[in-house]
Amino acid sequence: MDYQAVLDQVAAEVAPHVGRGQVASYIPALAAVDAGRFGMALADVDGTVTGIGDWQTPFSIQSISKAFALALVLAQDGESLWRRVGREPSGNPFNSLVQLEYENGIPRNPFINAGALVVTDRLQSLTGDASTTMLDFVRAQSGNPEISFDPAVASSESEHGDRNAALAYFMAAYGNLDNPVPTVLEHYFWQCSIEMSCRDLATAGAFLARHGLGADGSRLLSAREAKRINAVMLTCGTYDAAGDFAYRVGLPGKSGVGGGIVAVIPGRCTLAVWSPGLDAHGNSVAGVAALDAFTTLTGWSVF
Ligand SMILES: NC(=O)CC[C@H](N)C(=O)O
Repeated sequence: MDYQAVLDQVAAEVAPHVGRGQVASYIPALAAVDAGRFGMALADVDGTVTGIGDWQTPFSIQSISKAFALALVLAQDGESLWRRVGREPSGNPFNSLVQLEYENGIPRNPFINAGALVVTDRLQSLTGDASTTMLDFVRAQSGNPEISFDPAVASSESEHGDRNAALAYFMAAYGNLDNPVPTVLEHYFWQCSIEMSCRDLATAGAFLARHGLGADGSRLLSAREAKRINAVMLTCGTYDAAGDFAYRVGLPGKSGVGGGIVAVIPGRCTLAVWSPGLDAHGNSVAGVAALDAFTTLTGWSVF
């Protein structure tokens, strides 16, 4: 397949959607980003990367970090993680508190904020430095040692992090965090602040298309674990819009409020798209449109 020609066509189809939606403003440092940006990259399982638009511009990965955190914990812990976090869609916004009380402090899934805080807590217990572990991981998988945290975004999140703090303290009250709440929050905010381009994200996420094999051919996850992460991405990766994302795109995907989305076509490639204008659920308007156009043009969805 001529990837460049396909991506060019996707960009042409998506152009009217670029700039639509709202840039996330509840984290003030994110509000300064230009809504008119658009980039997309495709990393083939053989390592070839193709891109269009702003595909080499770093942006805040935000909740896309939740997919890397889950992979890092599952690789070490296996199934025992699921005693502390579920794997069902929540049907609620990503930062919602309501289910936690009547579900005894066990978050619905690892891709809403509450669930990701539990995963970060576990990663912190396993490694002693959850956020640096993630940074090292994405640098190694993407082959880009320049990837770094954005301290301005991390501190902006921390200053406006009352909601995440509420989630974390509430789960701590149920005994579902092992580390002190401030430690868990700090590593969570730093993970979310990692800046990566579409090129970096597509290559760093390629192990999910390679059934768990890392960039150097070593095994990061069993094929079964990779299958499971992709399944949870399909059902929960775009929060309370996961049903609509499956309907339109038909791929496992993980979004972030920085406007990025990573989507996986198992056995073929990983896609990363970025455009900062978000819909009401916190997913990139042009990003979802681009992935919809891509799977429609290629016929490459899991359905
Ligand atoms: N959906 C997201 O990308 C949310 C991540 C963001 N850092 C938060 O905790 O609110």
